[in-house]
Parts: sequence; structure tokens; C-alpha cells
Amino acid sequence: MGGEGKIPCLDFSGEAMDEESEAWKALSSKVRESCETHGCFLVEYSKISVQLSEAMFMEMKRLFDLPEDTKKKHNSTLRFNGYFCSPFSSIHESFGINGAHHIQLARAFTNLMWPPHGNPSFCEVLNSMSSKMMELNLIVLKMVYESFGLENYSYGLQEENNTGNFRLIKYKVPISNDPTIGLIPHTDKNFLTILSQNEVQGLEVMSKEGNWIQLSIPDGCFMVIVGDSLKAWSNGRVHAAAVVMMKGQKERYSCGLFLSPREDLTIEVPEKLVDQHHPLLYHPFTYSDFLNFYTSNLSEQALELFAGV
Ligand SMILES: O=C(O)CCC(=O)C(=O)O
Ligand SMILES: [Fe+2]
Repeated sequence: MGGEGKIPCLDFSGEAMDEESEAWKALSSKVRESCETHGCFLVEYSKISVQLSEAMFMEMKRLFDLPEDTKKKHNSTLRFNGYFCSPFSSIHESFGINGAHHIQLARAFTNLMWPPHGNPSFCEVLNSMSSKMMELNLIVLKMVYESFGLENYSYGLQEENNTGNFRLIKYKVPISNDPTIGLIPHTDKNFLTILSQNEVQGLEVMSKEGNWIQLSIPDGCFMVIVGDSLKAWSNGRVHAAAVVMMKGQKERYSCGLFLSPREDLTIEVPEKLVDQHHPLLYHPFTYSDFLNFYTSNLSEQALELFAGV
């Protein structure tokens, strides 16, 4: 199964969650090392309980079982905020919800899906899961900054400079010989993504050497994936891992919090990360221009083509 064991699983609990502690510093170094070597890692995070995860996947099933016309009501002009059936895969459908970590936005979504009174239990689970995943994303990002010697650095950490897009995904069981895969190979374009899945595996990640590694994510663990925006910010020090989801024999549900720069935020390499051994690799760009470029050419070399020096 080539290399799976090499993707580290880091424990985000106890003393290591105290920003002043040595354990925090030690964990930050491991985070950086994993981001540099693999572009991803697994996390144990006790603040998201098994009960919450189980409730999330149970509620998700109810959501995807709603009539197509109801699901389609969740649409908007905001990027990634809507109900999507992938043009690349007949077994993939998803909801993207911006700001579900804010209770009023979680409620607006559930009121739309379950009119007129909403769905309080779904709303609570959605809001709680996205808030905790948002919190974990911000911890990881802070650790990455600190591990590069940028203490008190707040870029993209403040609410007004980022967007939390919570994504709920269902992969149906393919009809017999359906050749489709679940999700095409891609790197995420945002800063960081944190994913959780039901017990069904299928996710593969590309190693830096270019080999696909089948992941076996233990129950209760979360997957952290570095996106192109963080790779660009870091002057290519961290790696953005490509993932692919193959078709499976069982229905798979996953959900994730995509921590993204605000669309007009400029992604620019800090001076500290440029020196004689690390020449500047990327010109500054806005996240919005990068996404426009990516959606118009869909190349997996988008970052290099768009912003490469
Ligand atoms: O289904 C998953 O676990 C991965 C989803 C993913 O990579 C994405 O939506 O960008
Ligand atoms: Fe992804």
C-alpha cells in the first residue's frame, strides 16, 4: 500500500493546545514538517467528539435524501456556496455553505431546506461541527506561521480576512459498470482544508514523488490538507497535496471546512521567507484572480502558471 504509514497522525489535545507551552512549539514543528513533506497529515482532536461526528453523518444522510428541487434551492452568486452535482462525476453531490460556523447562517440554511420551521438538530450539529473545524484550521495555520518564526502574525487569521466554507459531500454507489471516479485529482485552492469522513475509505493522496497513496483514515481522525494559497504564501516551502477519490462499493459521506482567504486578499510571500537559498517563487496575487484563472483553465499547474515567477 506504499507509504501510507508515513503520513503522520498528530495529537491536538492536552498541553500542546496551550500556546505558551513547549508542547505547542514541538507540535508546531511537526505540523510544519508534515506540511513540507506530505502537504497533509492526520489529526486526533478530542474537542470534536465521536458523538458529534456520528450525529453529523446521520444528519447529512437526511439532507441528501431531500427532494432534488429542495436541494437546488441552496444556490447563490457566492463562489462555492451552493448545491452542486459534479459535471465530472455522476456519483458526487455536495453542498457548500459559507459561514456555517455563524449560527444565523447555519439557521438560514436549515430554514431553506426544511421550511418553514427549519431543523434545530441539524442546525446545531452543522454549526457546532463547522465552528470546531474552523477553530482547528486556525490553530494549524497559526502553528505554521510560528514554525516559520512569524509569531504574532495574523495574516488570514482574522475573521474579516477569511471565509470558512463548510462542505458536505455524498458519494453514491456507482451503478454497475459506471466508469466514473468520485472526485477528480486536484489540489485545493484555499489555505487549509480539514476533512472528516464516515467509515468508508477511498481517498488517495499523491506523494511528493508522484505516487498515489491509498489512505486509511482511522475512525475519529481528521485529515488536514494544505492548499495552493498556503503553498504560495510560504514561497513553496509547504507542499499542496493532490487528492483523488475513487468510486467505492459503499455510500461515502464526508464533510470539511475549507479555510479560504477573503477573495480580495493579496497572497504575498513574507520577506522573511525569501533569501538567497529560497528565491521568490510567486508574484503577489488576489485569491479571486487566482480562482478566476483556475476556473477558466482547470489546469493542475494553475498556481505555477498564474503566479510563478
Ligand atoms: O471527499 C473527500 O474526503 C475529499 C473532498 C475534497 O477533496 C474536496 O471537496 O475538495
Ligand atoms: Fe479537495
